[in-house]
Amino acid sequence: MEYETVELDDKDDALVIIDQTKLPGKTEIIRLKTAQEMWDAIYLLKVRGAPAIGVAAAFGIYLLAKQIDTADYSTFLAEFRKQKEYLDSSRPTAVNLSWALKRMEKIVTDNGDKSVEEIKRLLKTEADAIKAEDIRVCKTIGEFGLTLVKPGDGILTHCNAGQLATSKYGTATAPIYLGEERGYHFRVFADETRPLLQGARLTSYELHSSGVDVTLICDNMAATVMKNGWVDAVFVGCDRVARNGDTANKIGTSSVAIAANYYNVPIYICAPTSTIDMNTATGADIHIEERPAEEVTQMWYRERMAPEGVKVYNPAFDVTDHSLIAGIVTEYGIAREPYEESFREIFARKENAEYD
Ligand SMILES: CSC[C@@H](O)[C@@H](O)C(=O)COP(=O)(O)O
Repeated sequence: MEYETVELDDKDDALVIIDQTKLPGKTEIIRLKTAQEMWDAIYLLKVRGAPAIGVAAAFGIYLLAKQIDTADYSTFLAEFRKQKEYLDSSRPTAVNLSWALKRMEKIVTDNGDKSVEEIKRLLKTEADAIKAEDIRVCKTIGEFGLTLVKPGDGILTHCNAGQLATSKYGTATAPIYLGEERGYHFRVFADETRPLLQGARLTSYELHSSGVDVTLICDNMAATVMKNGWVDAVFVGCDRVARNGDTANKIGTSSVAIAANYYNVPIYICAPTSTIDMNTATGADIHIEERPAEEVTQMWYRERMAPEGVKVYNPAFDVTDHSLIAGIVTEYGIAREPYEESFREIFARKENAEYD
């Protein structure tokens, strides 16, 4: 892709993103400067996908911190926390948002002995590191994911866990992009992903423009392509993984997982360790965002598709039970049942790597 999903323009004090609600028809780059603009961009899905939201929030809070006009540490910290809470309230399910904001807050609280100017410089370094890590992490997830498939395989994916959802490579698409570079020539099926069509508008767009063999299907066709024997593996991203491996991802993922299990197709969740929330015990503890009815009844279509005033239920995510998941692919290896134990090993590997 020609543009980056999320960028910082430090000279112009702007968070620069592609407005993903306009894709694939129009590539519109927008510049966000105020807390309200950043909050709206996340809530309205102009920037979306768990890792991309985290990177946007890190750059966003840095820019908002830069605007705090005081040399007094306590005043700075109080205002920083206010802005952080505000950005954190934009979407509840993707843990990367609060993860990135907490990481930025730690820079402020760990450096209370430094000047406010110095803390602002450290915040910029941390936000840059969060983005650079995201790129490295996605690439490594791609390498591990690639060990689970073979050349020519059929891969099904749901929603968009691609480049547009991260800083580069994507998570669920990382094995596909790396495989493509190495001549694996996968056949990819992209679920359109109602109601907001991230699969149709974003995944099929980014894979098709990268030369990947991608076929767009409606969500209710996933079981059929599996029954036809066209799918060897399912790769999806996630917004939050609970300690027991239950996984929240875009609504419809659990139906894909149930069909995949029925047809003996393994489903793999691609999850940066930043998306694994060891403080959440099970999927029942994950807050599932509910969004406006209009997204179901009329958005993206010229005509209304449902009667005025009809009742609508519009949860943005669902939870796939850990028992349906064949493996959770992280940047420190592939976690398997029992997930809690496996995650502890993965986090220990991460800690050792950081220590080395
Ligand atoms: C690597 S992105 C992982 C998930 O965030 C993705 O699969 C997803 O569900 C995105 O939902 P969205 O509502 O478009 O932000």
